[in-house]
Amino acid sequence: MMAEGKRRRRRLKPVEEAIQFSLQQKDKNGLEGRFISDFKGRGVFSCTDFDKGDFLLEYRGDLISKEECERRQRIYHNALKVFMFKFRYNGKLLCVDAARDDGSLGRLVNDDHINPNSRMKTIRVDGKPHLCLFARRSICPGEEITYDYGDSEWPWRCTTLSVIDPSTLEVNTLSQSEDTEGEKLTVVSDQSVLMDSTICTASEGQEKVTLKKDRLLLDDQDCVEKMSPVKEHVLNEEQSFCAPAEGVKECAPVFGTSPAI
Ligand SMILES: C[S@@+](CC[C@H](N)C(=O)[O-])C[C@H]1O[C@@H](n2cnc3c(N)ncnc32)[C@H](O)[C@@H]1O
Repeated sequence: MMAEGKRRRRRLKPVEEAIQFSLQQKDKNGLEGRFISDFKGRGVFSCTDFDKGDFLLEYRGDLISKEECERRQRIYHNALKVFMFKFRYNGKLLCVDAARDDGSLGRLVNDDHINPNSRMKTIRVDGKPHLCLFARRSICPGEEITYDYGDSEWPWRCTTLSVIDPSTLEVNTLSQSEDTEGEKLTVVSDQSVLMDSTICTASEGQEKVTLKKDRLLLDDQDCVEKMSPVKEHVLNEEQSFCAPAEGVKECAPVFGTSPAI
């Protein structure tokens, strides 16, 4: 008779779990979508503890070619275009179109380029790439799940650093870690109210953030190598709108158009 211990189910590795959920087209328990504000829309929050490296969610949608992506972009309203996640895979530009609200959570995860708690990576399932989020660090219940959408002048980033509408103060702190929150609030409370996203001047704060981000990316590289045993990562070569640094084996959206926010 098989020993009791041997019968216990082995805990899946994060990548194995990602593959399983991708095949089942299901979201994992322990995460929920919530409305945050009119400005930020909805977001995804943790209702449990996650460890660094854990699989969190798949960014589910239609996997389409560059050509099909361009065709859809021509007919989509701007509000839908923000759900088109373009990425490089094996030298090809592909897109996961999550414009259709299928109730999945991956499409609701918001951006945080300063202290994101997850990162997007591609895993290959049945020969096809799937975009999956993995925890960059441990995550506590109540934390918003975020990842870095990549380098770009996203309007909300300007808002965080130099363009402040007092009503967004609460919003802007939602995706920031405790250690940076105080600093940000001090910076923003001194700013005048400007909601033109094109006014995004380099401030002292922004320089600091850039340096910090570079360090994070280096850290990421080490970490990605360690926790990614499979060889199916993407290298985002395209930097058209939003892509991570070259060589980092993670995946950020290349949202082709300025998001309609
Ligand atoms: C892929 S959707 C994420 C889900 C979205 N919040 C929603 O409710 O549908 C991307 C859009 O979310 C919003 N968004 C993402 N990150 C944000 C942030 N840090 N601050 C404000 N808005 C954000 C922007 O409107 C962006 O175009």
